Amino acid sequence: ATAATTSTTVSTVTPTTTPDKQTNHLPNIKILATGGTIAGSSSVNTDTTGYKAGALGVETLINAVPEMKSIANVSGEQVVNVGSPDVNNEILLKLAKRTNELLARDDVDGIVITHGTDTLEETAYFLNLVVKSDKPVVVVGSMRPATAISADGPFNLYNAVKVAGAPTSKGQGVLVLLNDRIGAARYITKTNTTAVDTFKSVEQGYLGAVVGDQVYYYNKSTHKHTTSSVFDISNLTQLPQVDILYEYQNNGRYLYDAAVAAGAKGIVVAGSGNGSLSKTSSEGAEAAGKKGVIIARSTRVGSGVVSPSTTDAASNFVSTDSLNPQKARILLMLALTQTHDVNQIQTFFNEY
Ligand SMILES: NC(=O)C[C@H](N)C(=O)O
Repeated sequence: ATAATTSTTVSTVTPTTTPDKQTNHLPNIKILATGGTIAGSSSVNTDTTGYKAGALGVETLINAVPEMKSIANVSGEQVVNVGSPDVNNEILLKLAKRTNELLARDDVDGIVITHGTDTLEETAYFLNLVVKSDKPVVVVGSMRPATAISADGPFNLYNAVKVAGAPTSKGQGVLVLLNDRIGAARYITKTNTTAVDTFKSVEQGYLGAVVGDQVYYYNKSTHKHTTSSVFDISNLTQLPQVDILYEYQNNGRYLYDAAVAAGAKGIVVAGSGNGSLSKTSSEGAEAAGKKGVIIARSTRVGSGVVSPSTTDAASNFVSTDSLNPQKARILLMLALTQTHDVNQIQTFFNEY
């Protein structure tokens, strides 16, 4: 929804009532709403591109799916209400802190986060690295606004609540639920601009699926996450600046110089092929590396591993394994909150 208007205001979290103490055997699930197309609205029910993202509040989303009451005690909080291109570091920190606060409570069994799909994988991966609990956290979005014929949001939300309440979802890391599939935040990515089946996990596969009334798991993430992650944002008020630069023919080094001048502590390169940089990019990247900036070689290809090179560390370069550039940026920001040592950061990229 490129034409969609969004607001970037970071609103205050409005505390809502605690879910009823376990008077029934249903799980207590908290829905944290952030906006996106799942909260999108248009006056035309065939409009799937020009609608306003982040238009509806969390109570409207919950009230649209009363069926959730039979599978969970659901309550909601509006964290922000924006299109996901406007989710920034401030919102990430606020959302992660609130998620950790809620998960520490005995009366919360799981969290569902409603989110725009454009940058959903970045938020999900960030949470995957900083949530300090093995209780389920499920990030959900939709491709059609709530007002559209065959809107996909309500069923996605219902399924997300079901997954968040399933005992088998514990310890799986942060999950992404759209289109009946359960993806791992580490592996899932948006692959199509508008199609409903846009979230794919091409190389690593989905973790599971929701079919009928059942939640099925088939795989586990092999990467560190949540309770096995060393990253801790509880005392952070900001994250280090990490920018992404894209490789293309005839590029110049001035973008590297500009990023360093603007304060970048890390640069992720969406390299060509297996993380390649042109000679001119390499000059810019190596000059940045000499100033202590970490250069993370990812790829613009969309899938596959960027393999390590023996010359990386000497230039302050790391390779990003199978993390795409936008997820590599998330990990590099968190890595830089702990260390500037290139070898330690490479180890993070191997493990997370
Ligand atoms: N399908 C969506 O949610 C797209 C929307 N532009 C967003 O990311 O907020």
